[in-house]
Amino acid sequence: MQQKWYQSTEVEVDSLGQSLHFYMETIEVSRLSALAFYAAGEECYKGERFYWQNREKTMTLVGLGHAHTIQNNAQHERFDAVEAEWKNLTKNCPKGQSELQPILFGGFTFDPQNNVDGEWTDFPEAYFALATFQLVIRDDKAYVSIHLLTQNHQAEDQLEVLRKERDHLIHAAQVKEVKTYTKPDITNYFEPYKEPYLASIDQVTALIKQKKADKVVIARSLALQFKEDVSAPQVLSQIIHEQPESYLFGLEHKDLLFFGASPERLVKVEEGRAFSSCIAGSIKRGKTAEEDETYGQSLLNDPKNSGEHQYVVDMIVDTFRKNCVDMTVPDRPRLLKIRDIQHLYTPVEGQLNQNATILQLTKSLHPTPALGGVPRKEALAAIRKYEPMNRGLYAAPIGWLDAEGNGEFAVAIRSAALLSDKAYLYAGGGIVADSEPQAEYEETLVKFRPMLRALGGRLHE
Ligand SMILES: C=C(O[C@@H]1C=C(C(=O)O)C=C[C@H]1O)C(=O)O
Ligand SMILES: [Mg+2]
Repeated sequence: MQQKWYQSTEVEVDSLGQSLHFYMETIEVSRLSALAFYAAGEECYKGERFYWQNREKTMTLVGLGHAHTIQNNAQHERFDAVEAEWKNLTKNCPKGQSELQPILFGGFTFDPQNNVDGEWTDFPEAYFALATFQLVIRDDKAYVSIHLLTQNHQAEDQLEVLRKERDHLIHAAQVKEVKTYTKPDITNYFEPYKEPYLASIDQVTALIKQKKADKVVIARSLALQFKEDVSAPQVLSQIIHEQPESYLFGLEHKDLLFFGASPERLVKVEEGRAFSSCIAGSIKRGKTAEEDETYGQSLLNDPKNSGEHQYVVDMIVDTFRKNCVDMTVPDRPRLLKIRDIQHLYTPVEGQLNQNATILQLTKSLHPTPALGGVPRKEALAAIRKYEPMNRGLYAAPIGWLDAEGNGEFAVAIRSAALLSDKAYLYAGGGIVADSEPQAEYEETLVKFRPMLRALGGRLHE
């Protein structure tokens, strides 16, 4: 195996009164498919894996096994608690080259106050992992790191076992690279809350007309039953091939895989510069270039969709003003076209203030009016009242951060939870005073499409 040593470090960590040793070792690997590496962990690391690729496809991340997890069920403190624990764990880590950094990957659920039982019952409100085996692919270079946290200050034997396992995983990935996956077979398809959903749109528009809120994002789910168990690599391979313009993510927790292909950035921090995106307002793609252009123009000129969009811009710009200097925001939205849908899109960026961090920004931004509403408190109360489900990680922040404060979180829309032979897909839309139930219902059908296609289904295409 062609590999180049990069770095091997041992640092002391004080965790919950315990003194730990944090061992990190990184090698550069010549050629590796991220999905094949993920799939190589099928037997030993199922339930403890993650996959991430940014929209630009300049960074791919895979984690196999848990060297350490940071999780909690706190209502208000969950962002701060994750931040404090990660800072403590990494405070002695050497700074420098980004591909050598230990990475924390995970997500915060949409609403820790939601206690509706279902597929998310077991899932922590904040769930993050430092992988035992971390693959980072940047600029076509692949790096595999081993992470080990132990009380043992002579961990050479443990490390040797992990090195053998790492080499085995890399080898398996290089051999398996050509594998192709079939789509799952769906045996049953149902929309559990179609009628309550349609009714809720009328109830929410009534609320908005009474000036009790300006905008509320209402979502619903679609349930699928498969002929047999569906594997994580099987569905990830579909979205990798079908959704190249989106963030791609997969996060496993026990028997659940949450995965998706989202166009929406919540926040990215790179060397002190922060980026976000306002994405709200939607229309389908046209069947011809002319029809697509006509739809796009009508979206740009539509007052209902512009209203939905502006709430998001106002809130994100306001949050950036409090945390950044030197901001840039275009005056008018442009179109963001992805395979099934086009959106109104306004990018926002700025220079982060000294004390602002990616997790503090995530905490302030979530949920933006693209997924919650305006005012936030009233919108969340309406969601709790009218949505009979638990969103779990749907519409919530998912992503990574390193030890130096860089990182990126996407908004986990166009997503689904897979549990063995069942899947739940999620989609919603921004409800404003002039929303109509049937049109909103159809907008959710379009938003279900990416996950439905990946899972072997079709909807009015
Ligand atoms: C809520 C979703 O998407 C959000 C709502 C949109 C809208 O209502 O126009 C558009 C993009 C997203 O901000 C979803 O995809 O489930
Ligand atoms: Mg909409």
